[in-house]
Amino acid sequence: MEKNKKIYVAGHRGMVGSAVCRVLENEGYTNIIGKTSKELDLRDSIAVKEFFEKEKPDVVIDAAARVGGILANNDYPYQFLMENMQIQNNLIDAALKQDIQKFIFLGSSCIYPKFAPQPLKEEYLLTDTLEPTNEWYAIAKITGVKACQAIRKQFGKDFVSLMPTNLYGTHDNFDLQTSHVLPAMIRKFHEAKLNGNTPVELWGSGTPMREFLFVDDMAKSVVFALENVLPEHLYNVGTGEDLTIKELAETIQKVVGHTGNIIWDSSKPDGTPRKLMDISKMHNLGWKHQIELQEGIEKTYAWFLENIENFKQVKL
Ligand SMILES: NC(=O)C1=CN([C@@H]2O[C@H](COP(=O)(O)OP(=O)(O)OC[C@H]3O[C@@H](n4cnc5c(N)ncnc54)[C@H](OP(=O)(O)O)[C@@H]3O)[C@@H](O)[C@H]2O)C=CC1
Ligand SMILES: C[C@H]1O[C@H](OP(=O)(O)OP(=O)(O)OC[C@H]2O[C@@H](n3cnc4c(=O)[nH]c(N)nc43)[C@H](O)[C@@H]2O)[C@@H](O)[C@@H](O)C1=O
Repeated sequence: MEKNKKIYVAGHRGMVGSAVCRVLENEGYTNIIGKTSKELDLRDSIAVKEFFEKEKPDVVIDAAARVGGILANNDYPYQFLMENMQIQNNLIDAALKQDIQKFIFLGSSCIYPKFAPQPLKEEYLLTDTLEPTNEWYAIAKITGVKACQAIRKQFGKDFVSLMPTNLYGTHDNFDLQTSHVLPAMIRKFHEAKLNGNTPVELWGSGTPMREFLFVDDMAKSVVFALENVLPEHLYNVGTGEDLTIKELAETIQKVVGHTGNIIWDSSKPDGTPRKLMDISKMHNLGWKHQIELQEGIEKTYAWFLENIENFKQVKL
């Protein structure tokens, strides 16, 4: 990919979008564009069409979405279904009509069935029912994957979908109602430590297993997909290793230095019991993560401390 190609990163201020911009800049790309949701509401099909006609990007990276943890997904099903479909439909359709050759769509590991065999292979898509806490978001993401696959099949364009495992890192969302588990734990343990090591309340049973990928590694997989023509339409992206939520809590507790108790609130949902990604397809092509969980948590906690006055808190 020539370094002066115009690359539109949708969601360029988000956790993933901002990391993608940083990696692109480090790699020498000179023509990266982005708009905030206030400047361009991607749910507005006319505004998106006009933006594409004016800007004529060469490449689109879709890192814009309504994103949240287990509770936000469960409590706001309409927003997670409808906003995500609107955003991705408008981007994908405008990209097709503007004859854009390369489009990278980001989905999520929750597209796979709740009780699929582990590790999750790409071909398990649509083989069984979804996890109820996030089926709305998952269905939206599945329609995005299928739209990109349909464009490849019908028009022969390089529209590809990457399915990230649970992500975390700098610029994460630290709102305790809407965030994912890892940033929530960092904030909860930190605040409890400052309050004299008071007990920390976590959700569910602690037994579900999750796989975590640091956002810089995710961004590098996006740039890898940009710079290579991937032969298939769908690729899992992760580390290939998971741990229980209880083990995650103990790891974060040590990094933060909290010495109080942990209480498990069983009124909150566990979600899917396990969703470990099979990442052999990406490995065979040459991409592999570089940052292990311990290092990634330390980097994220350091970033949280540096940004303690104004870290992001997404409200719904
Ligand atoms: N975080 C995770 O654990 C995972 C994320 N993913 C996927 O990765 C992608 C990026 O997620 P992540 O970076 O974590 O999410 P963030 O919430 O950090 O960023 C999402 C971005 O989307 C933009 N956006 C949301 N709604 C609109 C809208 N109506 N119009 C324009 N822009 C909008 C926001 O822009 P603005 O800031 O300007 O409002 C925001 O910057 C998403 O597709 C997500 O589904 C997949 C698996 C796991
Ligand atoms: C990326 C993925 O993220 C979402 O799925 P999820 O993995 O279930 O999300 P999560 O990170 O919020 O929780 C992981 C586990 O952790 C437990 N847990 C404990 N204590 C806290 C806690 O304090 N906050 C949160 N959020 N979870 C907690 C929680 O009960 C659950 O068992 C999808 O909706 C969807 O958006 C998606 O694709």
